[in-house]
Amino acid sequence: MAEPSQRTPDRLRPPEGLWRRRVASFGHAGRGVWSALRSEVHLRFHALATVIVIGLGFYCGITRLEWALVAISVAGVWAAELMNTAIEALTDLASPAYHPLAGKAKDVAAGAVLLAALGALLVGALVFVPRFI
Ligand SMILES: Nc1ncnc2c1ncn2[C@@H]1O[C@H](COP(=O)(O)OP(=O)(O)OP(=O)(O)O)[C@@H](O)[C@H]1O
Repeated sequence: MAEPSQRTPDRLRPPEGLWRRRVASFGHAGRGVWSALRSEVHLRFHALATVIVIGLGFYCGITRLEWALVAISVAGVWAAELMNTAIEALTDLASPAYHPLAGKAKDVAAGAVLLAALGALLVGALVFVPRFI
């Protein structure tokens, strides 16, 4: 039998029933986004950028296809930043001391965020710049 400290806390134990488990999964995911938002300055910057882009979209009256491109780009940046945060946390847990592989994991995760952000910047430029010139 597991030591008390190793047992799953009650609030994390999966509830009975398929639907209850699905709803609980949404709760865990929401808690993850919220906790990352509180700890990561970059994510708060993305939140602000997302609000500005949505406002610009309405202001410029962009088309449905453009909304789809903007939505994919914004979601891509959020997903990459959340994965980066998760990898940073796991890396700090697994290797608090310096290790080249820990550095590589963090650098590669940061690279994913950079690529997603560059893609979003390109989409934003292609969609919005022509409307202002
Ligand atoms: N345990 C480690 N071993 C080796 N290199 C590390 C380690 N921790 C961090 N690094 C190096 O330092 C860089 C910065 O790491 P850090 O944890 O400060 O993330 P960050 O880029 O500041 O991210 P954020 O600002 O989102 O917290 C990493 O990209 C990596 O190159």
